[in-house]
Amino acid sequence: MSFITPLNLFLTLAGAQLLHILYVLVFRSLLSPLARIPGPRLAALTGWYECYYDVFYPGQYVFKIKQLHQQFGPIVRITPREVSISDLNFLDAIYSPGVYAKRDKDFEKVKALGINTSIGGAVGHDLHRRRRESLNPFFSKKGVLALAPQLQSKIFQLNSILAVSQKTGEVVNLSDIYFAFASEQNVLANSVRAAGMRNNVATVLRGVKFNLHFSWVRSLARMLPSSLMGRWVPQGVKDMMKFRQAIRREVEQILQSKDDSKSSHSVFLELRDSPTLPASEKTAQRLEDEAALLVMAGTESPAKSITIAHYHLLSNPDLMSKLRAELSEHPSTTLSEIDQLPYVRAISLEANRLSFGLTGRNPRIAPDETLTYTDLSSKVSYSIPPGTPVSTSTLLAHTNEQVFPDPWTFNPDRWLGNGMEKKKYMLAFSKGPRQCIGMHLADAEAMIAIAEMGRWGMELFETNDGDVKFLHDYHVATPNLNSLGVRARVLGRVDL
Ligand code: HEM
Repeated sequence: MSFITPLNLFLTLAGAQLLHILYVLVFRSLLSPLARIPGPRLAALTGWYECYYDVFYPGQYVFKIKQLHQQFGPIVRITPREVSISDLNFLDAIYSPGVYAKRDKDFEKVKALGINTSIGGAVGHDLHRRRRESLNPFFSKKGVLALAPQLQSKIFQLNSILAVSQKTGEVVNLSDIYFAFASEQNVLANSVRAAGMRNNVATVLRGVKFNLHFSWVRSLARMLPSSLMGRWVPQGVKDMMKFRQAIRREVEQILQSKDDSKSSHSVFLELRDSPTLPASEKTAQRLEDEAALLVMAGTESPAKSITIAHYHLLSNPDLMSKLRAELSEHPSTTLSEIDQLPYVRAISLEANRLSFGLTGRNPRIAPDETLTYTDLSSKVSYSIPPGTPVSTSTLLAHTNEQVFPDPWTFNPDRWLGNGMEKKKYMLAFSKGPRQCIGMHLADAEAMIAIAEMGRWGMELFETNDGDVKFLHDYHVATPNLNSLGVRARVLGRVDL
C-alpha cells in the first residue's frame, strides 16, 4: 500500500505550513532581536495589524502609532520588523547620522510608489548617493534663485486669474490653482486640466497603502488586457498610466537623439550625458521613474503647503493683518527680497509643519550598525540590530507638544525670534543625505505665493478645517475624503 496518496500529500504540506507559521510566531515573539522592544503583541506577530489600520481603516496607522507611544513609551515595535521612536533627540541618529554612517531605505516601503529606479527609490546608501550627485546641481539654492523670472511669470498669471474671478464673481478653487502653480506644466490658465491633474495624483496616492500590503494586485493588474483594465482600474490611475507612457516616449527620444542643446529637458540630457553614471543608470525605465518622481513630488507637496497657508490666513484675519503689515513695511516683490521677510517665512514654515510633508513614516535602515536607544524616563536601553527599519513619523515630530505647544493650531508666531531653533525638529523635508532635493524650490514657491496672498481680499466658500486637516495618511496628509478643496470668492486687490 502506497503512503503517497493525495490526502497524505495534502496533510504533509498543511503540517509543514503549520509548523512554519508556528516557528515564525515563536521567532517573532520570543527569539527576534526586537522581542524586548515594547508594543502590542499582535503588531510584533503579524503585518496584518498594520494592514488593518492602513487599508481597512483608511490611512489610520500613523495615528494609531501615536496612541501606541502614549501607551508603551517612546520606543515601540510597530510591525514584526519595524521600530518607531517618538523622541526628537533621536532624529539625527535615524535620519542624519553624519558623513561616515550609512542609511538605506526600506524596500517594502519604496515598492508601494512604483518608482523603484528613481532617486527616491534607491534603497542602498551608495546607489542613492550616486543618483543624488547627478541631480544636485539642478536644485541648489543658487539654481532656484535663477528661476525667479519663471516664478514671477506664474504670479502674473495667478493675478490675472484672480482678477477675472473678481469680475465674474466665480468661486476659485485654491487647491487646484496652487497645484497648477507648483506644476512644471503650464496649466495655470486651464482650470479643468489642473483639477484633473490634482485628482489623478490624489487617486494614485489613495492606492499607496493598498499597494504597500497587496503589491501583487498591482502587478496582476498590469498584466490585464486593456479591455478588462477599462472596467477595473480607476480613471485617475489610467490617466497617470497614460502620463507615464508620454514621459516614456519623451525619455526614449532623448536617449536616441544626439541633440546636446541644453535648452529643454536639461535634467534628462544631463543624466544621459553624465560621466559619473554607468550605462545601467541611464536606461529609459530609470529616467521614466525619475521624471515621474520629480513631477509627483514637485507638485503635490508644495501645492498642499501653499494651500494650507492661504486657508489659515483667510480663516484668521489677525494673521492676515500681520502679513499685510509686514508687506506694507517692506514693499518688496523680488524673490531674494521676499526671502528675507520673517513673517512670510514663519507662515511658510508653519504651513510645512501642518502639511506634514510625507506622512508614511519614511523609515531608515542602518545596514551595518547597531543603534542604541535609551528611554530617559525608565533608563532602559534598547539595541536595534543592523537591518531594522526605524522611523519617526512627521505626525510624531510635528505634533510634539513640548516643542510645538497646541500643535494643531496654525500659529506662525512660534517661528519668530529664537523660534527658528525648532527647525531642527522639523521633518517636512526629512533630514540628512536623503532630505528633499527640491526644498529650496518649494521654499521659493511658497514664499512668493504667500507674499501675494496678502495683496488679495478673499472670503472662504464652503470650506472648513476638514478640507486641509491631516485626517488620513496616503503617503501625504489627506483631509476629508470627500473634500472638494479650498474654495474662495475673490473680493479684490488690497492696497497695502
Ligand atoms: C513643500 C514641498 C515639499 C515637501 C514637503 C517635500 C518632502 C520631501 C521629503 C520628506 C522627502 C524625503 C523622502 C523620503 O524620506 O523618502 C523628499 C524627497 C524628495 N523630494 Fe521633496 N518635498 C517637497 C517639494 C519638492 C519639490 C518642489 C521637488 C522637485 C521639483 C521635490 C523632489 C524630491 C525628490 C526628487 C526627492 C528624493 C530625494 C532623495 O531621495 O534624495 N520635492 N521630499
